Amino acid sequence: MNRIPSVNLQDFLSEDANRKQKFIDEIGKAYEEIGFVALKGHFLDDQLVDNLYSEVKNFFDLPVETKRSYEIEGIGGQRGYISFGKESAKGKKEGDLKEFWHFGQYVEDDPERAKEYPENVTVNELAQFNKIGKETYQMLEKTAKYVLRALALYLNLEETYFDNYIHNGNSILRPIHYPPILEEPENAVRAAAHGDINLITLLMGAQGRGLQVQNNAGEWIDAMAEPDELMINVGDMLSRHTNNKLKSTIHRVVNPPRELWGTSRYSIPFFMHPISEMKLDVLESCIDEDNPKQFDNITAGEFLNERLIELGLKK
Ligand SMILES: O=C(O)CCC(=O)C(=O)O
Ligand SMILES: [Fe+2]
Repeated sequence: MNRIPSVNLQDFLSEDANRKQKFIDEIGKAYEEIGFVALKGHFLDDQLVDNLYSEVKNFFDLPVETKRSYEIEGIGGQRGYISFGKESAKGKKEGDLKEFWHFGQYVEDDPERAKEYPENVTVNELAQFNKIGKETYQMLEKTAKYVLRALALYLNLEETYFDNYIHNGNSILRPIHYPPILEEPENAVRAAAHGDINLITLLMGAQGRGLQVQNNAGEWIDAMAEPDELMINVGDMLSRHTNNKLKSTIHRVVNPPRELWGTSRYSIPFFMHPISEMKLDVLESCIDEDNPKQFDNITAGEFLNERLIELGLKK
């Protein structure tokens, strides 16, 4: 496969059983092959997207000392600001050429769960940044819920199989700024090749060139979305749970050609995580003679912890 298939969530949400099934088949097939789709018909309206981008730019335009004051030690970079070069892909020593922010879950109906997560960090200089971040978080979470419902049906599970695992889950909204490149980056790239940790990722901002996905043949293909599309890919947690039936595809963000070094890239992934006690053990229905169990049993919380250490975000 050398292009990313496009699907429309409105097919899944329609009353027409054929349209609903068409969506399930299309996304399931795409995730078995390339692990990515471009998705239209989600719950983000244009106004919200415009507001979010302007707030995100406002934030990264703040003086570096101000941004640094929102960098919180001891929480593995799970909330607030993470400064330039701090995160490196698993197994790579050079830091990625990016700075980013993390919005986390807004727990409103479960005090015990709320205690488990670090609090969201409020940016005092930008009242709207906090509000728009929360609204986007909740709309992407809603979009992801329906995508996971379709995948549950594809896997012959109950439609709502994932619902209780993702309600108040440990998902993260990550606005990223890749600043202009000022000097020869040597071996560093905007984002080195990696697989995502979580269940699924919903990515805003894949409209410009930069994101590349490795297909089955080992070739890097450009992943570009239409203005109204999100890129949605499978992460390692879902790949483990399905015994790699659904593929967590390696992807990267390459540096622009030299004449475009002066331009920033902004992208905003939403990493959908379940609650920490979800067992990622391989589903029985994904094991047979041809597909023996490939992964050890592990919970989502344990798996996340391992990976944050490997990324250099946690000690
Ligand atoms: O910036 C992008 O387009 C992709 C970023 C990404 O893959 C990630 O943060 O996991
Ligand atoms: Fe990624």
